[in-house]
Amino acid sequence: MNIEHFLKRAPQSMMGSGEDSDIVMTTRIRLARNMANTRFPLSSSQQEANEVLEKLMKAFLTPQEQLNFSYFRMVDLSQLERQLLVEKHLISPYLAKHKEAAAVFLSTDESISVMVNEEDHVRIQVLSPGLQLMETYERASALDDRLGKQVSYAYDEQFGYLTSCPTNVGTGLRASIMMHLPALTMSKQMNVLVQMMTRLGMVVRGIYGEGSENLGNIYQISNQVTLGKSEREILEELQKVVEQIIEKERNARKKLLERAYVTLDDRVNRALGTLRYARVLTSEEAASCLSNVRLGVDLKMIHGILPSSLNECVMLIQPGFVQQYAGTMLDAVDRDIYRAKYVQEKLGKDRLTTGEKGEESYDV
Ligand SMILES: Nc1ncnc2c1ncn2[C@@H]1O[C@H](COP(=O)(O)OP(=O)(O)OP(=O)(O)O)[C@@H](O)[C@H]1O
Repeated sequence: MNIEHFLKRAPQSMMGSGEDSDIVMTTRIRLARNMANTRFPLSSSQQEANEVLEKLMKAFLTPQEQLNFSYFRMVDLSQLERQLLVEKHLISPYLAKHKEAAAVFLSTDESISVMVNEEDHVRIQVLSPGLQLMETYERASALDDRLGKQVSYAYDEQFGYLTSCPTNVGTGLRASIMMHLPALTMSKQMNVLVQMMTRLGMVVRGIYGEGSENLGNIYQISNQVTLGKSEREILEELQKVVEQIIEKERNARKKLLERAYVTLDDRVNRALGTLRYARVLTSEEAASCLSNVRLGVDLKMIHGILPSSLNECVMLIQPGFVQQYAGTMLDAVDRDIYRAKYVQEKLGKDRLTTGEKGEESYDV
């Protein structure tokens, strides 16, 4: 597959599925691995990094894997192409910036990315829609086993897998759930929740991972601890925590409906009006309005918009996608203008309806 295949649409994993898909957007499993007897990327020379890449290509591009995976070196991609891959969550912002000998293997269905020479030599990532921790881990683990038969990993009997950052040593596993938590945010419960998560050994990050901001009330909850616990324990603990957060978000939504209906309705409809009629939209404003409209859809205050279209828009409002839509590189002001046009087109502004007697949902 050429790179265009991976750049044209939002990934399936963002389309939501399963019973809690109004709150849980995606599951991500990431395994960090390094080659034995080789300096790790943060301290390796250019030549060493190239050797790692060559070894992995040999190991990875077996006739069997070649059928399912495409391979791209960062250095061969334009800045916009790399940015689009980040916006689709197919590579990390870190990989996109570290071009030399950095590469990615992408499965045709976009659910698996194997990043090479990121912070570690190998980072296996599997994405699934909704809350599917165990299933997603099993897919990542199966690929890890296949790769582990071809290359020798840096592994210590006492510590487990060795990684660049001590926080990943042991299992090398980060399991992460992307969640939409508008009611907890509106009712100012997020700070307490983040503190609670930290005490439980979890991390709360923004939509684009480490160092990114909370955009559109979307948060990623993941495990902090990778050492001294089995993979199963890590996944079970995260599952429990996520189930509790789902319950808290549902309670907060219920309270907003019961105690602040008019304020909520006002917020939802203002957001809808902005998405419909604004001529200029920053990514922050677009994300915030999409979040409010999504809440309105989930609480059946607005009809006629598919949640999957809103999920798709969360990605399409990003600078890379807006420029791809415009067909040219744009400055910040023009991006805001094209973003407003793009969102209106995507959501089919003339067919949006509000109120209890809404129309059937349609696919935009
Ligand atoms: N549940 C998720 N769904 C979709 N994408 C995700 C999810 N969790 C993380 N990502 C994406 O993965 C990328 C890396 O995120 P993050 O920095 O949190 O992860 P990491 O690989 O565990 O990094 P590190 O170990 O360096 O902290 C980001 O682009 C982020 O958006």
